[in-house]
Amino acid sequence: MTDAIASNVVPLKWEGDRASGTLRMLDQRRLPTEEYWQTLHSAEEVARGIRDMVIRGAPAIGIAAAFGMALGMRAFDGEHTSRALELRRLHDLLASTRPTAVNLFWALERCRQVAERLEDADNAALTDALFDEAERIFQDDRDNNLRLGNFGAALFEGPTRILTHCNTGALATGGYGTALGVIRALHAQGKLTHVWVDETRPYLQGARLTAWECVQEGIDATLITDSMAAHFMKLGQVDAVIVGTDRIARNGDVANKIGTYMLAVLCKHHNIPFYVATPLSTIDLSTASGDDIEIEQRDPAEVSHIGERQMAPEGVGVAHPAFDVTPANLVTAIITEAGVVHPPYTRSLPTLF
Ligand SMILES: CSC[C@H]1O[C@H](OP(=O)(O)O)[C@H](O)[C@@H]1O
Repeated sequence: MTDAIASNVVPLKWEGDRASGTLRMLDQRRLPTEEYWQTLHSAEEVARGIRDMVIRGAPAIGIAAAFGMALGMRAFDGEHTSRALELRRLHDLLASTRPTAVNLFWALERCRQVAERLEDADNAALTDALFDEAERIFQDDRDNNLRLGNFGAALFEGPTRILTHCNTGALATGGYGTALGVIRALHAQGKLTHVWVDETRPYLQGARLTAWECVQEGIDATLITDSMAAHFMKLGQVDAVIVGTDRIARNGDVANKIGTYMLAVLCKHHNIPFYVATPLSTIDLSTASGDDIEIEQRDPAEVSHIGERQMAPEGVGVAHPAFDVTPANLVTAIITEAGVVHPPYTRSLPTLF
């Protein structure tokens, strides 16, 4: 039995009371043809859901990890190990799932600080506080996206045609979205003419998820292959590119889905603005530059196969970096819930906090 999804899409939800309730995750691997909600009972199941991309998108991953910490603490009985060692185990279990999106580590640090503040509280009180923190991270992200959406929409005077990459919508966040949040705001304000949706090989977040969100919301969108972006820019049919991010370094370098750097170079060539939409939680001032961001290498089968269908011969080498880094000098502006900043980012990013 699958639940009907309300128009205000979210990637996960808590069901029941905190003592026995469960986390429900929309299995994004099955979209757009099947809306199936997984039921998760433990930190281990949450970790698997993140690693297997049942849930994906930097903010959504952070929210899921925070609920994973709360579920893990709920299960802790103190019989076989100390609370401190169990909290460290849970942290490391969830932190090992995916390396690039800083929100995962940002959310786990928020949970660590809760546990530190409640060092002398009993397990039940700590569990409750971790659930509070997970719900706060969830709601804050949604609220932030509404604000950043409006800041982004204000960059555009009239009707505009946006090209976007991957999925940065409600499915990747606590709701509403980052780059797709700006697109939603433009749509709501009557300033959106059209959206070009990059399919985003190999995982097809654009074709499967962004296109699905646009259809759900009645946003006029055209699905294109990643290799078509240059063609439509050359025809003068793209007014701006807006993408999300998984980590922005202190100098403004942007780690995002593979193929983003290619778009930024194309924008430079065609003199098209290249915007990055992000919550502050994805800006990592502790990382100096893009050179210091670990790029996740995923299973080659995600490239050599489409679903179960093998598209490449056995024996051929396969590369699968899941992200790339766009240098700050190709980024026109960074849109956040605290406002829009422009280069030099080493100076402008710290003003947001
Ligand atoms: C709003 S963050 C979305 C961000 O996450 C995606 O990566 P993945 O689908 O592998 O989790 C992609 O980089 C998006 O820009």
